[in-house]
Amino acid sequence: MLTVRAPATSANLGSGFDVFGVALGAPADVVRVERAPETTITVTGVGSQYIPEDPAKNTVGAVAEALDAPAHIRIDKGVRPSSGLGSSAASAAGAALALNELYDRGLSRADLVPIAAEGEAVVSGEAHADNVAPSLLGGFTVVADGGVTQVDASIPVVACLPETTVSTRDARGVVPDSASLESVVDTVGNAATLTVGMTRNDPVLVGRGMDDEIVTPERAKLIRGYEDVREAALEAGATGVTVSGAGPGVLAVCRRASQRAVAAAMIDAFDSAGVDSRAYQTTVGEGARLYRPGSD
Ligand SMILES: Nc1ncnc2c1ncn2[C@@H]1O[C@H](COP(=O)(O)OP(=O)(O)OP(=O)(O)O)[C@@H](O)[C@H]1O
Ligand SMILES: N[C@@H](CCO)C(=O)O
Repeated sequence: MLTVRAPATSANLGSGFDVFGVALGAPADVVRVERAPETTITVTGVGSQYIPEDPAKNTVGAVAEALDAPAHIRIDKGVRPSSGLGSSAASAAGAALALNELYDRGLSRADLVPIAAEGEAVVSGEAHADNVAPSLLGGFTVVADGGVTQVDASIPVVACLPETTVSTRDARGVVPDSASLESVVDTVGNAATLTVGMTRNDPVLVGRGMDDEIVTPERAKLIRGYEDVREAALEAGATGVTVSGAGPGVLAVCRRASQRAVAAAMIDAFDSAGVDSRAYQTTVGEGARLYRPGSD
C-alpha cells in the first residue's frame, strides 16, 4: 500500500483567474492505494457524505483510468468539498502521485498535472489544472497554454472557510463573458506584481497584486459576508484578500506578525454576518508527499 498526503490549494489569487495557484500547508487529503483488478473507492473524513464513491463520479476514478492503474483507493478527506480550497483537486493529485508509483509508470510530477486535471473535468466539466498543479508541484504555479511554471514560495496566508458551499460549476456560471481593455490592462499589471512578489517572498507585493475587478466582484456576491470579511482582514493587517478558487473560502495574505489577528478578524466578520467559519493559519507550502511502506 502507498500513501500520499496531498495539500489543499488556492487558485486564481484574484488577478490570475484559471492561471495562478498556490499549495497550502494545511489542510490536506490523505490518499491510500492498493493494486486491485478494478477500481473501487472509499471516502471518509470531512464532507465525505457529499462525495460519490462511484469511480465515474469521483475525481480519483478518472485519474486511475487515465493512468490505466486500477486500484482500491481510500481517501481520507481533510479538505472539505465545495470549499474553494481545491478539495476535488487534492484527491486527484494524491491519486495521480500514488498510482504512478504503485504501477511504476515513471511519470514526473509535471507529467501528472494533465492526468490529475482529468479528474477535475468529472466535477466541473473542464480539465482546468490550476488546483492540481500546485497540489502536485507545491509553491506558486502558473498554468498557461505553453505549460506549467512553478516557483517555491513561503508566504503567510489565512484561508478562512465559512460553513456554506459554492459549487465550482455555479461559480463559473457568473464569470463575465468579456472585459474592457482598461480592466484587462489593470489585471495584467496586478498579475505581474503578484508574480514578482512570489519570487521575492514579499507579502506586500503579493497582496497588492491580488486585486481583480473582472471575475472576483461577481463571485464575491455568492459569498455571504464577503465584503465585511475582506474589510476586517485588511484592517487587521492583511496585505491582500480575495476569493479562494471558486469560493466560498476567502484567502488573505499577510505578514507573519499579523496572521493571528487577521484570522480572528475574518472569523468575527463571518460571525457578524451569521455564518460560522474556521480559519487555517498557514503558509504557501510543499506539494504532495509520498510515503512508502516503512518510511515516516
Ligand atoms: N475526491 C473528491 N473530493 C472532493 N470532492 C469530490 C471528489 N470527487 C468528486 N467530488 C465532487 O466535487 C465537488 C466539489 O468540487 P468543487 O470543485 O466544486 O469544490 P472544491 O474542489 O472545493 O473547489 P475549488 O476547485 O473552487 O477550490 C462535490 O460535488 C464533490 O461531490
Ligand atoms: N480556476 C477555477 C478554480 C476552481 O476550481 C475557478 O475559479 O473556477
